[in-house]
Amino acid sequence: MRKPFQAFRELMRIGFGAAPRHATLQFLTGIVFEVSVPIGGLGAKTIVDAAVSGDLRLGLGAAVLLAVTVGAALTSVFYYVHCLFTVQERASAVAGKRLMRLIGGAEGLTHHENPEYLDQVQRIREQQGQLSGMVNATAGVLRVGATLAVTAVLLARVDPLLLCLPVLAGVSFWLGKLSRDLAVRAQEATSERERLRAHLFELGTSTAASGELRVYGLTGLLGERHRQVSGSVIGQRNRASWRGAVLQAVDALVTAVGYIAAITLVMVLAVRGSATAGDVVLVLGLAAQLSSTVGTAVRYGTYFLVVLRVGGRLVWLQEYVAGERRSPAVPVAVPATLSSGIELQDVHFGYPGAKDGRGVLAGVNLHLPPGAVVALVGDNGAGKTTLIKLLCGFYRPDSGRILVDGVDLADHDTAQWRSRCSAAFQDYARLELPVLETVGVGDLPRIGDRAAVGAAVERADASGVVAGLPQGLDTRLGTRWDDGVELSGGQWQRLALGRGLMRTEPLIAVFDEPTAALDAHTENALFERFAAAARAGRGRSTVTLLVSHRFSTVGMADLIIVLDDGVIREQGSHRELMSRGGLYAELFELQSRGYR
Ligand SMILES: Nc1ncnc2c1ncn2[C@@H]1O[C@H](COP(=O)(O)OP(=O)(O)OP(=O)(O)O)[C@@H](O)[C@H]1O
Repeated sequence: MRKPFQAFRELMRIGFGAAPRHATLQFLTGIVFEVSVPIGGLGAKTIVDAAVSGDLRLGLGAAVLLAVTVGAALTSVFYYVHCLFTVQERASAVAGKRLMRLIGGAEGLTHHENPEYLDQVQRIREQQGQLSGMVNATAGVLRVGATLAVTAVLLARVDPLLLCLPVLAGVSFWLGKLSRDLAVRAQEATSERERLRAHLFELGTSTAASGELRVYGLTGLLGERHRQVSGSVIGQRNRASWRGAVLQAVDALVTAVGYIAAITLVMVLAVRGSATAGDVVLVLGLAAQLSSTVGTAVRYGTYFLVVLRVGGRLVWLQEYVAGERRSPAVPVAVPATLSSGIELQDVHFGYPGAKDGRGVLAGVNLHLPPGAVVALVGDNGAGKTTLIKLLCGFYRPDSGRILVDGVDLADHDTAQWRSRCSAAFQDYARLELPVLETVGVGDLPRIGDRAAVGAAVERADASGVVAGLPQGLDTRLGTRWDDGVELSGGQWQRLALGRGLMRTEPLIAVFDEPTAALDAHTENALFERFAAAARAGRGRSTVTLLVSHRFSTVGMADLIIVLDDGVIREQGSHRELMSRGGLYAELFELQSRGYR
């Protein structure tokens, strides 16, 4: 019970917080608009009775009441619609911002291995539009409730037996709900296949895959799979629609029987003199209106439940992210510079969702001296990127410790630690912003600082890329924008590298194959520059970590770590490792033979 209430409160807060005046007005105008229908019926009844009894004053008074009611209904419906759109738009912006903050705001990356998290996020993304709908759903339910209450009172005044009509309306509501539930269940049961269908369509029409589609002749295969999946989705949804149609037919029958019975009853009462002609008009109007009110009630009732369910996911996500926060309540301040460096003590780590339960790092002991240029080498899957992710605080070791100047990394505030890291990854993000910001986000306080961005671009050897763009640093990237420009893979990577070089005084600078799209020569020259800059700035004590598969690049590092299947096999300088004649020397020889 707590969860649905929390979800309701959270979504109402979003709606009322985003547009308080409009949300309040939506509630009020909705009720005025809806209740005006039975009140109008009362006006019509009074006019008829006045006409029959020859009471002109009463008739005119009722006519004025009717006119005022119609006027109020027309005015309120206008404001209702205006408020509805305003609340939805503003609440949607607030909910979108909240979602972005929640999904991007978890401290680590552990949640990406949690299937429940992934499932909830996938669904909440699909139903994001509903997060702004709670004010509308609640206003709808309330106004329909108010109409039903007024209608019941008016009917009971004619004859209590007529209260059977609202009861039949309840049956009709239930049948309508069953029919809608069938449709919703079919939607949910086919949602994964629907995603597959969308994916197949996207694959078959996307520019990115067009080359491979043609070379491998995949268009026919994808088209056939798309047809099969579509057939199965449409088939299941159609079957649900047919069953729903049968329920709706039963519903129509029940409504018709109720309507006829009510009219017969009021006619009998009128003939016997216990009801007036106005009562007959009133019951005719109210009974006819009831089925449409019930239809509205079913729609809003179902909508309310759907929105509540999405709200439940939002609450789940909020609690998950809050529970994920791992920084200590009273964190130790991150040092301004490193004096003893970074030390890994018997670090073990396995990804939380790993199917085989295998660890990736198995007892890593390592000392990264301040100011050192350190290279990480090893086969694919050896654990290099994993080690870097641990150093950036994306994951915590399962056991063992990472010490920064003797203080456990877990005792620092994660955000503060990250503000002293800089990183460039092979899987860089293509941020489709003006170049100034694409690079500048690497150091948010200086995002618009042209001199700082220019210097980072220069350090990444990307000045040529920027010079070739029509508006230099102000060029917008990405062809989906009017004046946007597309870059090559290598050009994107150079800008990402520039981003990683924005922070000038990090404690740790990580370069995880950020130059894989560049040729070996260019990579070598770039890393030489980074190493020279790092050495020149030894006073700043930054630990520079490079990951590369190219031994020609790795050789100039002060310390080379050879990782193999999650353990450190060797470490030392290029000369030391070569003279040892171990794994490094063997791999180096193999690669240089390839170049001969
Ligand atoms: N997010 C993840 N979830 C589960 N397992 C993962 C995840 N990322 C990596 N792994 C596994 O961890 C192991 C080490 O991966 P890692 O990316 O650290 O290797 P690497 O040395 O950087 O490899 P490469 O040279 O190919 O980049 C691999 O077996 C990989 O399958």
